[in-house]
Amino acid sequence: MCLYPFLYLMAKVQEQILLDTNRMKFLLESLQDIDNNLHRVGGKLYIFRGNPVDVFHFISEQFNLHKICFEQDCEPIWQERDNAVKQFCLENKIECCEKVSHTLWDPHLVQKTNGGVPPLTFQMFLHTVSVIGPPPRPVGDINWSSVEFGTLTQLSLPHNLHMFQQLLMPEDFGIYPEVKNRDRIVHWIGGERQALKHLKERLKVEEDAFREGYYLPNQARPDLLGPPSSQSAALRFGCLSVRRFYWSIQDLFSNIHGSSQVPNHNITTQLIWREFFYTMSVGNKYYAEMERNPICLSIPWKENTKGHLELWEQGKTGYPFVDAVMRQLVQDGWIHHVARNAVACFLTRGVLWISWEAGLKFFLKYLLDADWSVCAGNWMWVSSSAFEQLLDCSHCMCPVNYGRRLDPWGEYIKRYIPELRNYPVEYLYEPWKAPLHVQEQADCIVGQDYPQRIVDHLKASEKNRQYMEDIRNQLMNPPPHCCPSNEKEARQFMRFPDNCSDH
Ligand SMILES: Cc1cc2nc3c(=O)[nH]c(=O)nc-3n(C[C@H](O)[C@H](O)[C@H](O)COP(=O)(O)OP(=O)(O)OC[C@H]3O[C@@H](n4cnc5c(N)ncnc54)[C@H](O)[C@@H]3O)c2cc1C
Repeated sequence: MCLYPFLYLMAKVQEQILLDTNRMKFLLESLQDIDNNLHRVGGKLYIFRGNPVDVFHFISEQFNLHKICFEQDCEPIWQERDNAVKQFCLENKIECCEKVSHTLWDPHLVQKTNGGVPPLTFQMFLHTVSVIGPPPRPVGDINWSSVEFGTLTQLSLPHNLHMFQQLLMPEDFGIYPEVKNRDRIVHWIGGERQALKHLKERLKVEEDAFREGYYLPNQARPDLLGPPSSQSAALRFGCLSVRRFYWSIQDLFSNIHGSSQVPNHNITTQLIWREFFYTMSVGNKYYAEMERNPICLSIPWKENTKGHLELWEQGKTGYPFVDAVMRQLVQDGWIHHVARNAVACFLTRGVLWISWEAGLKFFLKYLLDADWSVCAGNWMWVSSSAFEQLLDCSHCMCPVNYGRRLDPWGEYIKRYIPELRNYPVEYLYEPWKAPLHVQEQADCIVGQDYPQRIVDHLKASEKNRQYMEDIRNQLMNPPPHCCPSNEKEARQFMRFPDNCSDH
């Protein structure tokens, strides 16, 4: 077999999704890691920039190209790109091999099994995949001894293509650090080697939890300050196989608690949510929009006339927990699920009543793990656009109490908002309440060194609760939408403890 690993970066850098430096760096580190691994076995990664069909056309002119392999990208926004490559293969009698490996199950098969429509609730999804059966196990490592590499001689490229010869930087793609980007506090490093190292550490955490008698440790005990252990960016960029992650946890559980014939979905629920959102977006190119999206409720969100959206983006709302999260997002590129919930709720139905589409756009640019369908699905959920009584405003997150609960000593806030580092913890979550002498002592005057809060969250959330109730009453026949199956599921998703409401 002769193998030329080509990668068309263009695919991930389409104009509709802007990337910031952190995310691009993660992607480039991942490519560098592939190149390093290939070097060890006598190969090399070639990276071209250009329209994929032009790239393959050029390659097929240079070599006898007889097979193109790629991973299925089930999201509708990539269909046009992939269909063009498939058509090119057909016209040029090139074998085209598309594998499903980014998801546990083939989302198209899930829809087909569910009668040709997306399973609209998580329970329906679980039922459908149980009919299909457990996801395939990951394939083993490649036996490199059977691979024969070809050599690329000097190429003369057409003007519409570019081939990169060396280690790439975000600047090579016109992506520069933004002024507001301070030095990263948490360094996420892209690549399979790093992902496998994290997986080992993560499995240890899972094992400890299983032995102590609980599961979903990341959900049960959210850690905002610990070292990076999330797998989401690695999954997003294909550095870690989702099947390996899934089966490692399932096998670990079976080893500890005795083997079971069927996988226990409770211990890998989050991975199933990922599947659910991917499947929901199949065939719906308006999935990330409100108006044209058939599964999304049209909510009359407020126009951003007061500049609140920009203040939210810059971490200047005057609510320290919200601001710390937003600053971490821009600085590091990753925030914990509970933190995502907090800022998403604050922007939308919780406090500011601004459309989730604006929040999604910002997340897609800055999150390392940004996934079009997963991110949009979560935004619809949190904002109640996947309309559901259980997710109404009585379950909104209070930007004060929620922060106090998750960060009781204020270490997280102080890490990302240095202006507040001398604030006594008593006033840290609502600094506007601190008497002037406390503010002076802490060297941070509210309204001068740290912003005044932009709204009164209690008044705003009360108004929003009323808006939401009115909308619910008007909608006698809500459209089909992704929604929780019951209250327990909603609480698990939002990671609320069983008996808690923040307001
Ligand atoms: C508004 C909002 C936007 C989000 N955008 C994204 C996104 O673009 N990409 C993304 O991967 N996750 C997104 N999430 C889901 C979740 O926050 C992250 O997957 C999670 O924080 C990753 O951390 P972890 O790897 O430690 O998660 P764990 O709890 O360890 O979960 C393991 C894996 O399951 C998947 N997962 C976990 N929670 C969810 C969820 N709610 N929905 C779908 N998949 C999930 C992720 O791939 C994750 O790596 C979003 C959540 C919210 C509330």
